[in-house]
This record gives sequence, C-alpha cells and structure tokens, in this order.
Amino acid sequence: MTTLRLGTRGSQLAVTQSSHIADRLRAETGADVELVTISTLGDRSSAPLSTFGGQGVFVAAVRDALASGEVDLAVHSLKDLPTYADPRLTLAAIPQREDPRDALVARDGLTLAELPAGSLVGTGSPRRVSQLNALGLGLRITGLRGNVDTRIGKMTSGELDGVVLARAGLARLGRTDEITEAIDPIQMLPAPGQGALACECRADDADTHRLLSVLDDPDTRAAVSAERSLLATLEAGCSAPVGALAEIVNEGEELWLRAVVGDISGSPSIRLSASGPPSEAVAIGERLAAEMLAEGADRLVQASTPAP
Ligand SMILES: NCc1[nH]cc(CCC(=O)O)c1CC(=O)O
Repeated sequence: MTTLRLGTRGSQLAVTQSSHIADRLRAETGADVELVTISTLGDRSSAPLSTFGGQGVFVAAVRDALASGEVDLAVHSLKDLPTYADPRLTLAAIPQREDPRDALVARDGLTLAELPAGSLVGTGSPRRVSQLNALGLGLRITGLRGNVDTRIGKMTSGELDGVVLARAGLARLGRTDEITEAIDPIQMLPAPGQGALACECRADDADTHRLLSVLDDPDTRAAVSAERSLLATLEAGCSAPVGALAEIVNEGEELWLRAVVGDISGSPSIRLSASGPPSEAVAIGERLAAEMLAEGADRLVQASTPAP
C-alpha cells in the first residue's frame, strides 16, 4: 500500500491536529500516513497578522505543496482558510468540530466579569478586541501573537492579566484546565470556522478524496458553510472584526446562524441572526450578510481592511 503524505505547518498546534487526523485515517481506513512539515511565512514572522495584508498567510505554502504533489493531503484550521476556493484543491473532509468558543485564561482563576477595570488583556484579533470593548468592562486590550505557550506565558509572567484564545486550540493541546472562562457566544461570537479542521486533497485525486470522506461530518460542514458564506458575502477577510456561529438545532432540522460585525474604533457593532434548513446553509449565510450590509456593515468591514 502507498503511503499518504500529510502536509502540515510546523507549529505545535498544527502538528497536534495533523497527527490526530493521521491517527483517525490509519484507524478508519487502514492507510499508511506520514507527516511532512512545511514552513510558512506566517510561522517565520512575528509581525502583527493585520500588517500582512493578505488572507491565508498560514495556508498558502501548504496549499502550494499539496497542489505540486509534494504531499497528498493537508490539514488546516478551517478558520485560517480563505473563503475563495482554490481550484487546484478539494475540501474533502470537515470532521466534527471542537467546542468553537473563545476562552479566557486569566490570573488567579478570574472570569471576564471578575477582572477589575483597567486589567490588561491580550489578543491580536480585531474580532476579539471589538467584542471585548463592547462589553464595557473597562478592560485595556493589547496586541498578542505567537504560539499558545508564548501567549499564555505573558499572563503567567505577570505582564498581562489575561489572554483570550480559541478554546479548540487549547483542547487539542490538552490544556483546557488552564481556561478560567469559556466565553459565552452571547458575549463573544467565535471566528467563522473556529474549532473546525479542513482536510484538503488535489481536485483530481479521487482515491485520497474517497479515503478522506469517512472523516466528514455533515452537521459541521453545514454550519461552517453558513459561517463562511456570510464572511465571503461581507467581503471580509480573517483580519476583519467578524464573528459568526452556526448551530444545528431542533434535532437536525434547523440551522441557526448568529453573526456580529464589530468595529475596533468603538462604533456600535451590528449583531443579527437567521435560521433555515441546514441544506440551505450557504443561502442562509448570504441572506444574513445582505441584511448586515443593509444595516451598514460594509462601512465597518472597510474601516478594518489594512492598506495594501
Ligand atoms: N488564528 C490562529 C488560529 N487558528 C486556529 C487556531 C486554533 C483554534 C481553531 O481551530 O479554531 C488559532 C489560535 C487561536 O485563535 O487562538
């Protein structure tokens, strides 16, 4: 049997999630899978992501390696994937998503409500900044990048009172015991696709596509399709302050999508929801985005787009 080469970024989180997918593929299909590390621009630079100006800085190098045949499949964090399709590739599997919420890791076990006004909270994401500011707690927000160790280290060293990161990343690294609050989506909607993984193969590689399809979870696929169609219709990239969460409710009959477009300079955010049958996920996302645009979301999205 031939060996499937799985391309991954070299970060601890990427390797952990790629290994998890490799294990499942071996167990469920009997395939031989080997990890191949691909170094990306996003990993080598520590500049704020918003200054890169392009979508998917972490993804491009891995996709190129996949398209050129250096590897046979790739595992990405779905929220890092640009919304435009890569015609060379197919999203062959979207496995069941982890808990998509954001998480606070704060000193002394504190929650957001318990952090005193003036507390210094780290996050590099405009979406988290705008939603934290909108809570009106008087928190001071400061930029933050780097891997999970670096980010949490700024809290343990006393430099920051707390940091906000994706719960799913901590879950995959076995570090959920450090979370002091899983932030309710009523207060902070996660990034579109947060907590989900995407397994890609070449568009013309039917064999790998068939193997990967055993890992696909239709509910997760519908949910993230709605979130990503909203993001695409807003014409917003990963640096825009857009949060979205779709959930399959009513015993699988209904998809419920909530979304927010925020503003880092403090203008009121736009928060709306919509629902419909899961089979219409893409249309629900488009419809909700159109409603948000009609309420002025275009100005908020444009204000956040970095200059080229
Ligand atoms: N933006 C970086 C990124 N991309 C994916 C995750 C991990 C969680 C996930 O799969 O959504 C993270 C870290 C974070 O936001 O804290």
